[in-house]
Amino acid sequence: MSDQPAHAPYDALLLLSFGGPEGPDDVVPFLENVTRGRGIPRERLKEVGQHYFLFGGVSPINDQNRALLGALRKEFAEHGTDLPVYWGNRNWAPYLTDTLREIAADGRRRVLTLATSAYASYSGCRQYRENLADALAALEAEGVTPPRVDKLRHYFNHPGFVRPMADAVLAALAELPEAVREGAHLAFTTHSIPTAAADASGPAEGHGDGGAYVAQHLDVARTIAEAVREETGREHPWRLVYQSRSGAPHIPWLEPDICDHLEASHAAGVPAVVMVPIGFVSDHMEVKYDLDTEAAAKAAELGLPVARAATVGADPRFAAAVRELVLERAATERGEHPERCALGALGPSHDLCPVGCCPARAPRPAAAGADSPYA
Ligand SMILES: CC1=C(CCC(=O)O)c2cc3nc(cc4[nH]c(cc5[nH]c(cc1n2)c(C)c5CCC(=O)O)c(CCC(=O)O)c4C)C(CCC(=O)O)=C3C
Ligand SMILES: [Fe+2]
Repeated sequence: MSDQPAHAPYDALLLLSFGGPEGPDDVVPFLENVTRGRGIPRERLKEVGQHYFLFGGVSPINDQNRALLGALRKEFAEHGTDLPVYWGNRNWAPYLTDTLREIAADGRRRVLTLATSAYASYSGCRQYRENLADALAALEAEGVTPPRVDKLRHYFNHPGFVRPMADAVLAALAELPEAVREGAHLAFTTHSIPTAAADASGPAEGHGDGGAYVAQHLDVARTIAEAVREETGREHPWRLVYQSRSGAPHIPWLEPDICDHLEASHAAGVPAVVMVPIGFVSDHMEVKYDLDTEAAAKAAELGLPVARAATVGADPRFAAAVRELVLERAATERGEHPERCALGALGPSHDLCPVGCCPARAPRPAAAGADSPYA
């Protein structure tokens, strides 16, 4: 027996998230950070700014990350996992570069990253890896020796992510008026992305149109729908739909949009719909505005009863899953062959994104993958 902790060789966990404004004065600079060099139409930016102002200029995402940090620290403490948890964002304070500088100053050398995005795709994976590479380069430019950084595998199909979502669907069904509950359909929603980005999301081989991004969401949706059927004894017809489209109108993005889907469902005589935001780890702005405000208004206009399932957020089962994933990856890095838990048909995702996984149009260095310029 060695006296290494179960999380060795890692000495830090980094919660890496999107970031969001914390007051009205933050909204415009935040949107500038998000959209730098991305060619998003001005009109769309004004509109998204309004979504934030409607909520006092405060994104819910930061408090949700604070809650998740708390849940992770509690989970680690309860199991004697003596691994410090840090938090850094891509687009707002605490900024990733500042957090990595602090990690280095604390003498941490081997960092495992938990990104608040559970699926493959450029926006959901490689872009986070590019931001890690940028932050590591910034530290090197300051003369700081950066720590080595890895990233946890995609956790969309981990039971600690799927089971809380299935329970959330059951809770949402229970919110519907009894007369329409049995006939309710499930609309699993995720962020729309350009179809080209979906097709290339990877590794794309072995998946049909929509690449790994769509395949992973379909797999989770099927698993959750099946868990709900087992619990209720009823088949609730389901479909994967999309939300929060941006970008220029002539570029194709994944469809149908949730609002169009609600309209079509109503026209087809569907009595009620449960919206299930499987694409999001917590109830952030896309959920609060695009579903709870916009789609809910559309449903009210149609007279279609809807309910919205909660996201995983800081559920203790998700925190436990993160601890499990950390210990799993640590064991793998030590050359062991741990059990790798996954539900559904796709099996556990890769630990290391292969070369060229989820490519961007303009290639840039990305850390924590097989094509990382960092060891
Ligand atoms: C796949 C995906 C996720 C899920 C994975 C993940 O969680 O990372 C996600 C999350 C988020 N997206 C967020 C906010 C925004 N996303 C934007 C723009 C875009 N998102 C895209 C994709 C995704 N986005 C894409 C393809 C664009 C177009 C431009 C580009 O290619 O970059 C814009 C610009 C305005 C607009 O175009 O809407 C904003 C403000 C917030 C914060 C919310 C809050 O404050 O609570 C979160 C968590
Ligand atoms: Fe986004």
